[in-house]
Amino acid sequence: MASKLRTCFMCWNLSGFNCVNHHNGRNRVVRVSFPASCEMRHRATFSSQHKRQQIKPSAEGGLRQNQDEEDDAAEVSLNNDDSVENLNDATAPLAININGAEQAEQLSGRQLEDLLGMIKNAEKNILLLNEARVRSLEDLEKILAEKEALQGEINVLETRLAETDAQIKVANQEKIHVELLEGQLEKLRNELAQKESTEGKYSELHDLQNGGLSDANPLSHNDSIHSLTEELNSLRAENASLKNTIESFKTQLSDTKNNDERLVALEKERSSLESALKDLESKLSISQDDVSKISTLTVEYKDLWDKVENLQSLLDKATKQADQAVIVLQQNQDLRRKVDKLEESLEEANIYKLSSDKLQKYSELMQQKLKLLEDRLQKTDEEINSYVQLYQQSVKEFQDTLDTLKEESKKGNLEEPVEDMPWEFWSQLLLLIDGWKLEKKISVDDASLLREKVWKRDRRIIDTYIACKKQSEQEAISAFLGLLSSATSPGLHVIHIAAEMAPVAKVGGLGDVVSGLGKALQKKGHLVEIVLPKYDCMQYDRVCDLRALDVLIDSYFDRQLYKNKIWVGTVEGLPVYFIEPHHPDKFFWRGEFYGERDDFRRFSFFSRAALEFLLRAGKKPDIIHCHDWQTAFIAPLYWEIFAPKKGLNSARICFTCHNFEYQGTAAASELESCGLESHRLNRKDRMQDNSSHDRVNSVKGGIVFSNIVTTVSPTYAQEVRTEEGGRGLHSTLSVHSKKLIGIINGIDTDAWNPATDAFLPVQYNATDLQGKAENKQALGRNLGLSSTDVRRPLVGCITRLVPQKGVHLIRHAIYLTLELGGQFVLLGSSPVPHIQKEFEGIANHFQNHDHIRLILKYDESLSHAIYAASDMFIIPSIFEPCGLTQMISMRYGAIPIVRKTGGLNDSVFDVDDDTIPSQFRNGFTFVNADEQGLNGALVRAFNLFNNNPEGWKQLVQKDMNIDFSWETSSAQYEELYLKSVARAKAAKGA
Ligand SMILES: Nc1ncnc2c1ncn2[C@@H]1O[C@H](COP(=O)(O)OP(=O)(O)O)[C@@H](O)[C@H]1O
Repeated sequence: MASKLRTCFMCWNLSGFNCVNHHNGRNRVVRVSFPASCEMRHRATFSSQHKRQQIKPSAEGGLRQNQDEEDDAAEVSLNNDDSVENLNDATAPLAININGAEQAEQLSGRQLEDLLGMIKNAEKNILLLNEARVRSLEDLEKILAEKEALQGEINVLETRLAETDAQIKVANQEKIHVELLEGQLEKLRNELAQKESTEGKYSELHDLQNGGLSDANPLSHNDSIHSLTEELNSLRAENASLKNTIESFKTQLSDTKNNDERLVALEKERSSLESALKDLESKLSISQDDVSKISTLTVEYKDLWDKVENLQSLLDKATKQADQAVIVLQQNQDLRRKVDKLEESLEEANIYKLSSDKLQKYSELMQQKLKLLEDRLQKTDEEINSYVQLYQQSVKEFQDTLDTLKEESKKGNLEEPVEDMPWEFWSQLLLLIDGWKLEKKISVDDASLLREKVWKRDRRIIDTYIACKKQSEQEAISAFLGLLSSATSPGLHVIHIAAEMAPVAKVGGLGDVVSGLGKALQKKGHLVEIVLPKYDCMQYDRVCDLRALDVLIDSYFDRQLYKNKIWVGTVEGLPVYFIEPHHPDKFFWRGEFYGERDDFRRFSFFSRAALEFLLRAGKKPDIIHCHDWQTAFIAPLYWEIFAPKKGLNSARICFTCHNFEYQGTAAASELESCGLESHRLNRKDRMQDNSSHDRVNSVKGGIVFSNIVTTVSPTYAQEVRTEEGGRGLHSTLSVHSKKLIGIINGIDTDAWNPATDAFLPVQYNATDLQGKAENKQALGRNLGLSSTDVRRPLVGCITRLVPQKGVHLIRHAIYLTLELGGQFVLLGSSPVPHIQKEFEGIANHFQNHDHIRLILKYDESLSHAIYAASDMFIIPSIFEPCGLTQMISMRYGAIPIVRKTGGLNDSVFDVDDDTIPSQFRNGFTFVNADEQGLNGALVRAFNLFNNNPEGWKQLVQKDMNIDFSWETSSAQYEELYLKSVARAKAAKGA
């Protein structure tokens, strides 16, 4: 399907795909306007990067963001350009010039007013924010005081409650006592009643016998009953009063509960006020940023204003002169009228001249008068001329100044490369031009000239893009072709052909290197492109504007041609070509990147198809850079087939082996599938595997056939030349040692930056480590670890679980960390079934453990959270070509504990090693790949952490400040490329 131009420059020709990340960090080009259909989408991103969040008090007294003013600001910028355009066009007659200048003045004035208004608004807003902040702080203080008072009350109530409890207990005991006494009393009453009935008869008898002295006993009984009744009554009264007390305590208790509830409500209110305060503070800082931006703008506009004022004064002068000229002109006209009248009179007089002497005299008089008047007229004319000349001179000066300004701005625009458009923009342009070329809408030569312009980030390209955004594709193509004039290459054209690229298709460090090195070379001014297989399991959401080209590329395999669909898109601002083979084996539809039984066929097919694509696309790269065994086939394919037989011969081949453990070997006959001749290549000095003579070795082919061979650290470059390190290729590497070099990898410091990392709950940096502690708490909460002791060190480990990584030492480190009182988090997964099973066992064992967690999967966002949360990071590798995790961990303030091997030896230096200058010491290292070795380093790390918190903090800050960017390493690659290209040129010339 033919591509169609759309009206939005970012969505142009990209039908059917979502626009992601179009307008990141640097698209400050306010001259770009968006079509209405896309305006919302782009302007949202646009304005989020140019936040002029003006917070204004709303009618309701709250604070609101002034979106209207933000939009106005964008409009002002657009109008400004228009006004400059009007001034530049000042070639029209006088009136138009004056209007143009007035317009310029009005517009610039309006802009300045707008700006001043904006500044004032921002200042007002800051004041308002500050006031709100002060008020919130006061409120907060009040609430805290109230809270303290309430707490005091609660304490009093609690003491009283305790007393009440005690009294209730006593009362209960008293009650039991009363009940007991009541029981006894009842008993006594019964006994008394019995005695009274039995003794009644006897008493009479007894009275009779004792002469009335028998009433002594009844009296004592009555006394005791009386006293008991009294005691009972007093107890009853006491009981009643106790009940009252209990009631009152109950009321107090419920009051206390109410207070508790109030306290909770107040707590909630306090926390909401705190979050509102935080919100306000962040808005305040945004406003302050905006104010500083606005003041820069103000300075720029003041400059412009000065120029406009200059022009204005020139114009004023000219206008005054013009006014004077007009007055003189009017006087002149009056005189002319008078002269005309006099002439008429003269004529009349002439008629009577002859008849009258008087008339004669009159006539002479008239003549004199006329002469006088003519002289005056002459003078006036001269005066007018001089005024007109002066005026013309002023206009010329005005015009010249405008021309110079116009010229200067044009020069500035054309000569400087445009720095303020996002990489996506340029990459999409490259892909657009490639699409035209592959779809045969433009010639190969024109395409490469246009691509060079894009490569140079030529402003005219943007102007053309904008100018023809509403035109048809054909018109746009013509406009673009119109741009072609002289074009010189500003740098190298480098094409990486690889099996991985972070973050879309990443298994390990290879993916990070392809994008990190690619971006660094792009920044240095080189044209960098990437060719990848189109895997079904890629992270498609990380590809920007993915689309299929309307073209199929034939590629040879198994003695026939297969079609390949070419997809294009940008990843991390780099242009990427994805190859989708139409092969019945569905090579890249396996749900996996590697580990398939036919990997040798899959990647030899891809290598061949990638070169077919470069050939068909007419690319003439300076360097083709292939990586690891999967694309090492490129080197023999290029020098055996494509350069000598097909004319794809502009390039030098660079091969980087990221790990000599994986060499890609197969029966020699399998080489035939991709067109390489096994009888030519299955030779000791070519691709024959050093340990099996009927097999070929892809990495060996890469070494033998490439112009440059690199590996990923200087120490590893030494190690691979030993029998053990080279995994059988040491002899080959010795033969080709002149082209072998070890360059340590960098890391992508934009993607790995704790100060901006969007995966982290809290961002932080070396000077503010509070955020790191918060990340540690957050990870602990997420993984369900105990958080009782925040000073417990957290040891992290993120790795592929393969023997190379020292899995037995990782396992040992888990138990040792537990013994030493730390916490351990492991993120990893294994392609080796028995290792995966073993770690699943450990993970299950510690499933709900307070201090250990194993997460056995690949998880990019969790990896960021672990780097940020860890205090220490363990890498006990048996061998490590470079390793990225030690650099990433240091950038996130997690101190590495590593075995001294390969790239770890080149990047981690022991804090206790006196042979290393102290400024380079940054971690803990051990030499022997055994438990004792690891113990020594881990115990030393725990000691420093526990016993010297200040020393530990300084180490963390030092590590976070180390520069692990690609800057230095990409410069080394650049130098290698340039030397190789120069040698090739010299050889051609000789
Ligand atoms: N399970 C995982 N989840 C997320 N990222 C991982 C995982 N395992 C490894 N990584 C990442 O892969 C990269 C490993 O690179 P490196 O240290 O060079 O080792 P290798 O390339 O040998 O795997 C790092 O970016 C690391 O964060």
